[in-house]
Amino acid sequence: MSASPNKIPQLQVSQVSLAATVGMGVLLQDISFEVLAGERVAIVGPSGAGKTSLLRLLNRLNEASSGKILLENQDIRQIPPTQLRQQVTLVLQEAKLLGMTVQETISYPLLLRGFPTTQIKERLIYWLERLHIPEDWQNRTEIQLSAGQRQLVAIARALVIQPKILLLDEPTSALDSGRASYLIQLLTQIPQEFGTTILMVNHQLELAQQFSTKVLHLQQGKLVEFTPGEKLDWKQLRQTFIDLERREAEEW
Ligand SMILES: Nc1ncnc2c1ncn2[C@@H]1O[C@H](COP(=O)(O)OP(=O)(O)OP(=O)(O)O)[C@@H](O)[C@H]1O
Repeated sequence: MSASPNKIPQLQVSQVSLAATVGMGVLLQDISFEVLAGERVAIVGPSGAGKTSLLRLLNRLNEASSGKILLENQDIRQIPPTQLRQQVTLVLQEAKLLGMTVQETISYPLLLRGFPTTQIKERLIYWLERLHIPEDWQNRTEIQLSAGQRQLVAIARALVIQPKILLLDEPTSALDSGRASYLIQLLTQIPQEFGTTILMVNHQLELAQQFSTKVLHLQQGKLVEFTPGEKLDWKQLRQTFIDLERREAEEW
């Protein structure tokens, strides 16, 4: 999707910083970028770069120390967190099902919104199928699922309400390569089908490349670049990360 000069960005992040709450220092420093509706943004960077911290700011799990975040031109500090999180939904890496079965977990957000039972069932079946979640998982609880399976269920729980913006933290980290590749393929289609914008943190650069229309590259809390995926030198980026990891390993 290419940027149109007349289109107002759906998400505007302006000079946002986040101070550490434990110890000293800043986790994010002077970050600015804009995202259009329906874009697919891969957030990449070495461990500790601030990727998760950035996602947490976007749905107010943390508040920025300075700067401004606008959702459709409205400052997100003016939107009550529960209301914001229905529009900007975050799926954390360590997904929790809160003691519910898979079926209850995915249905719950729809129940809260007063959807009729038949529609809840329809949406449940639809997303189970789209995410290749077997029907026989429906009555399983958290401890009967692997980390990757829990993440898939948490993604279904987020998608069922069709949020404006879906924030995903390493959604493929606990999946085998077949499932990871299928999930990325699906996430690439969803913005076109539902208008959802997706921001996804991913360490696996080949998956980030396959997925993204834009790439947001963070290092040590700073924005290195925010650029269309096709303009990025992926080979160079891979090498940068390999070098950084090697240097870190030597320092340990
Ligand atoms: N509230 C906090 N106070 C102090 N330090 C924090 C706080 N939250 C996170 N950190 C530290 O800030 C750094 C950035 O964390 P963050 O989880 O955002 O990085 P990341 O890029 O997502 O890393 P990874 O790829 O390893 O998940 C890390 O070193 C983390 O330990």
